[in-house]
Amino acid sequence: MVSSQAKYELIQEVGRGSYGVVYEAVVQRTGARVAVKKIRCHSPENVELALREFWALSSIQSQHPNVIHLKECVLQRGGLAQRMNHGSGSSSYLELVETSLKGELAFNGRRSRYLWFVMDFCDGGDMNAYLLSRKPSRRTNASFMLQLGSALAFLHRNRIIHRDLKPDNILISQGPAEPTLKVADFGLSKVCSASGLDPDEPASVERCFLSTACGTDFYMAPEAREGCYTAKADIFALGVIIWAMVERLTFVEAGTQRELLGSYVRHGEVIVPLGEALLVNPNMELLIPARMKSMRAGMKRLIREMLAADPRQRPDAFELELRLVRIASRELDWDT
Ligand SMILES: Nc1ncnc2c1ncn2[C@@H]1O[C@H](COP(=O)(O)OP(=O)(O)OP(=O)(O)O)[C@@H](O)[C@H]1O
Repeated sequence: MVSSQAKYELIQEVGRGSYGVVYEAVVQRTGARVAVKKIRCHSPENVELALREFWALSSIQSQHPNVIHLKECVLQRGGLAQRMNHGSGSSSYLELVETSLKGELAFNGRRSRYLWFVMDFCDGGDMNAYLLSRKPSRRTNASFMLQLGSALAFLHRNRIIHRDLKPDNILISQGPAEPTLKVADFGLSKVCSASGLDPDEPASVERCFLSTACGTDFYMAPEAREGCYTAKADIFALGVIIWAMVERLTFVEAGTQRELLGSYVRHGEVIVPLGEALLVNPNMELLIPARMKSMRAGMKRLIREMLAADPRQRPDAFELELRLVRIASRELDWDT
């Protein structure tokens, strides 16, 4: 048992999501800054989202500069804190797994339990806040394209489908040079298994078919809305993000009234998410560029392919990474 209170000092709350609170904290021993996400395990939904995030982040054997790094996960029960390991046989871990599988609490819900995720701290806010508070910059866009391409190839190589890529879930660490972007929030992610023991198990994320419709409206691929999709749904979401970033396309989110980066189609006064419009009309020709006078042919072609209605026509993450490197290098050359 360890005491999380002694190890980390919470400095301030930096944000709240639908199932957790995130704090800026300091590691007492080293003074390093970290982010700590505290999730209350009082409902099966919270436990399921927390375990998904834990499984995805702890299934990654190596670190990637553009993927949020989970330093440790601690389960707190009353005054006791216990470090959690993936696949642990501890009774409290197994109770959480049982809760997630059965959809009902497998422990006494009146005694509060919390999961604490200790991660990299990102001091630059999310991609929306970062980009929309600055003048458009080809250099930053090119750098973000490179980092996004690299992060997605890394995740798919590790058989993780994120399923909720959007600018809100891409955090920024401001450094002395170009900012570093980190893909975060793995609460909806799926780790596709491939033990090698079962020949029917998918070895690549391209062959891992999923049916739970999840994601966020404006970034959701047409096939994900119908509930039969693969990792290509992440490629579509990244297409929506990259197109919006390059052209500064935004919309105002109903409810919160926040301005968000995202591409869409316009039907008169109404804006329609791309995935929804493509589901109705798969042959719809996207108007790229939408705002700029011109766009490089390679960029235009890539965005169009990433947003193809048929997922088979989208590049996979490995081809995408290579093409983004080519496009971004040209942009960076142009800028110097
Ligand atoms: N590692 C981090 N460093 C700095 N801020 C973070 C970090 N992780 C999350 N945040 C901030 O904390 C807030 C809550 O994040 P969290 O991941 O819990 O939920 P969310 O993505 O906002 O919402 P939801 O889970 O409902 O989609 C967000 O505003 C996010 O920008």
